[in-house]
Amino acid sequence: APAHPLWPEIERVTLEQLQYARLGVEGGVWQLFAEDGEMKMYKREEEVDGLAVDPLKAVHTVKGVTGREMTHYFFSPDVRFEWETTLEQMKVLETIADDTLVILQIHKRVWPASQRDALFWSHVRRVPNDTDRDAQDIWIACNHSTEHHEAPSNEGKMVRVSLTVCLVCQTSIEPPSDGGPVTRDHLTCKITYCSVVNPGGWVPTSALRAVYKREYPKFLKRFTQYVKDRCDKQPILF
Ligand SMILES: CC(C)(C)c1cc(CCc2ccccn2)cc(-c2ccc(S(=O)(=O)CCO)cc2)c1
Repeated sequence: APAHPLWPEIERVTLEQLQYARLGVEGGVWQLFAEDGEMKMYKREEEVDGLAVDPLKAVHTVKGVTGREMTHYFFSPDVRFEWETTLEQMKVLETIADDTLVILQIHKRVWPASQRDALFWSHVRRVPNDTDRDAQDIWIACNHSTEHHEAPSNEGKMVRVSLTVCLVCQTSIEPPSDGGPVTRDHLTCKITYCSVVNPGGWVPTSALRAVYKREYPKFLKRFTQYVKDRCDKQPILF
C-alpha cells in the first residue's frame, strides 16, 4: 500500500463505510423522508452540540450503468461541476494516487447559512466480492474530512463542514436469454449513498433540515441521471 501518512485512515474509514452501507436500513432507526421511483432516502435525526447532524442513507437502483462507472464519475473532480450544483470552487490540493485525492470545495452560500467549505480526502476502490462468485465486484467511493497544510485557514471568512460520505455500488447482470452479447439493457446498479455532514457553524435546525430535505433528493437524482447520460452508447466499464 502507498506509504502516505493518511493511508491507514483512508483504509480504515473506507472499509468501515463499506460495512455501514451494507447494513442497509434495518433496525427501525431510519426514517424514510423522500421517495422517487427506485430512490428511497432515509435519515436519523441527531444533534451534536445543538447542531442537526442528521445521518442520511439513500438506496437507489439505476439501470444501464456499472458500479465502476457510477463511482468513477462520483470520484472524478473533472466532472464534479457538471452535477454538483452547490459548488462554487474546487481545488485538488494533493494527488496521493490515481484513486486517492485531497480536495478543497467551496460551496455556494445557501440562505440563511453563511458560506461553507469542505476539505476532505477522496478515495475510490473495487472490493472483490468474496461471497457470491456470480455477482460482480463492489465499488466504493468515500469522502472523509481531513486536515491539509495547503488548505487556507479561513478565520472568520468561511465555515468548514466536516463530512463522511460514501457511495457503494453493486452491479448485477441479467445475461440475454438468447446468449447474445451483454448490453447496457442487461445491467442494474444497486446504489447505497451514506452521508454524515456536520455543518460546522450554527445553522437554524429547522432551516438545515429543510435544506437536507430539498437538496439531497435533487442531488442523487441529478447525479445518477448524469452518469446514465454520460455512459449511454459508450463501451461498458466493468
Ligand atoms: C446540506 C448539508 C448536509 C448541510 C451540506 C452542506 C454543505 C455545505 C454547502 C451547502 C450545500 C447545500 C446547502 C447548504 N450548504 C455541503 C454538503 C455536502 C458536501 C459534499 C458532499 S459529497 O457527497 O462529498 C459530493 C461532493 O460535493 C455532499 C454534501 C452538505
